[in-house]
Amino acid sequence: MAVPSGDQKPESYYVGVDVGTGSVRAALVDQRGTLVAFAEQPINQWEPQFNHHEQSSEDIWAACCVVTKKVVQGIDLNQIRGLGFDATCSLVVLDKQFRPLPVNHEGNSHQNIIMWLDHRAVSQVHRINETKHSVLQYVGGVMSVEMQAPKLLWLKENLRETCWDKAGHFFDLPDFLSWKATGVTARSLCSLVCKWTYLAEEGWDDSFWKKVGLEDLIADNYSKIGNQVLPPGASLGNGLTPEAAKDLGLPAGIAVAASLIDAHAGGLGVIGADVRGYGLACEEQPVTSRLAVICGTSSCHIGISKDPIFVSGVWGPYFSAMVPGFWLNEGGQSVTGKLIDHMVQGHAAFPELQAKATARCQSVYAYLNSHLDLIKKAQPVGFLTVDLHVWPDFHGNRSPLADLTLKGMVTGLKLSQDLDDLAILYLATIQAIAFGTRLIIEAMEAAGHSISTLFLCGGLSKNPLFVQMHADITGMPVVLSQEVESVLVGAAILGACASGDFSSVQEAMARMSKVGKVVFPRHEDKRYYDKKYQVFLKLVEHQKEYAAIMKGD
Ligand SMILES: Nc1ncnc2c1ncn2[C@@H]1O[C@H](COP(=O)(O)OP(=O)(O)O)[C@@H](O)[C@H]1O
Ligand SMILES: O=C(CO)[C@H](O)[C@H](O)COP(=O)(O)O
Repeated sequence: MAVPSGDQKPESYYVGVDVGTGSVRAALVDQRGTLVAFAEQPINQWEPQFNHHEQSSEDIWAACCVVTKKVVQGIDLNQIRGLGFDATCSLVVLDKQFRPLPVNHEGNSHQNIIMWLDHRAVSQVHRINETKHSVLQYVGGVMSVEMQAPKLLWLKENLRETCWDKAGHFFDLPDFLSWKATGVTARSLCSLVCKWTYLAEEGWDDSFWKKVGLEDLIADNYSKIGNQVLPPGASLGNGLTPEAAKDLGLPAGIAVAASLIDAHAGGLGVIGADVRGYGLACEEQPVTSRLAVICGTSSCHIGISKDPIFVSGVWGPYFSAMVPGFWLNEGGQSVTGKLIDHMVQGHAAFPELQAKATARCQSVYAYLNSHLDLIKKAQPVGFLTVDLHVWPDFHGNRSPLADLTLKGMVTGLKLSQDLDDLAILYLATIQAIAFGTRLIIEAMEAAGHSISTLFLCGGLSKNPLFVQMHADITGMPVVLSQEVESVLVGAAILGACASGDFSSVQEAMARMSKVGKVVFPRHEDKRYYDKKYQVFLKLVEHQKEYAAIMKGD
């Protein structure tokens, strides 16, 4: 591996660690943003009750150690210059001695993380929103149940003795990881601004915490939730501690960066690429014309702007939370990859699909895509769903309707349960997710964004059908990065910035993110998708009517 010859300067590497919902990934990345090594390890999730989702910070750290050790095997450790973490925005709870505390009635302290998709704090978020406090204008006007304040209030109201009174530290998962690596409790501006109501310029607002009944967090200058805040990519303390270095198999003292939420790392990994030569409109436009869409368990739609843009139902505007000096808005769909998996795995023909995909050594998605190609005959594949329509909010609507009471809908069901039926339902689900993206883009544009190009990454961007449907349904070209694991490139960019090898995040982005492929929309299918979009909008309108009927006398 990478042995320099003669007086050639040895290559510098950065390690990126990405903690997603379902697994932890690590990569060894060079200065050009190329992944030299990659490793992945699944992580546990518990659902002790419906809508309660928990994880373990000890499990997650152990998985970080396994994958990091794997990616640096056989390399000269002196070439590693920096380490960056990103993670889902889940809430980690530790006591005053930094030991895990239970976030459940069972008192199981191993499960000390309330995951981002946990919807236990519905009553709490409702009361928080009723305050109409001014900080709410910076989260799209309505706080999401997936943010941290409602979860903290739930812990205070439900687990006072076993958790709340004993708690010494509440971390966003990305900040827990940087603390574990360095011993520094400083929080990233990204996590605090995006999920905790911290404002980049004004800091914490005491009146918010008092109004929502969490005034105890103000004590000791907010020591439990963070009183030192650093921009993503800033170098933390004295770098990697000897203990963490041993755990991770890295040299002690290497630079460790202030972290990012996973979606924002994806944004950093894709949005700055040089697009010259691909015939894209955004080549002549500012970077603000690019929308990063990070599609994993959930999808996040990140657009940046020079000035703050207030988009109702779309999170933000957040200042400097991803690219320094820029505001950002983040639209999202709470379940996308998880919804596709739910639809596919819950279908009667799933065992047959699994058997056939395994026999061909294919993923179930690749098998379904080729099956759709077979049954579509001469028509475009998307036309197979002319009478099958899906509303995708099986876990509520994050953006732009910001309504967690919304549910999923399917119309056009038949008595068949065969593989054709499963494949077409899978296609309709993918299309519904793409229509959701179109709705988010329209809301962002109506508020002042001007978007011309999508930059997709995350697990779902490996699915060519998902990518083509996003292009066709939004009418915009989709850029895919050279590195499929662009979220890890984002994490490595953080490590590179912390090492001092680049003078700014912008410089690292421009050098390390690269275009791989561009997928253009099939404009000839536009009329069909416009009609399906009309049906899509009717579905939610009708759902609201049904709810109103049932509420009436
Ligand atoms: N090879 C693949 N082809 C198509 N879809 C995939 C593939 N791998 C993963 N996915 C989809 O991506 C989702 C997971 O994406 P990922 O980015 O790994 O999630 P997370 O970061 O939330 O753990 C899965 O739910 C699945 O639907
Ligand atoms: O809220 C989010 C970002 O702000 C993400 O949805 C959350 O972090 C989960 O990410 P993923 O779907 O990649 O696991």
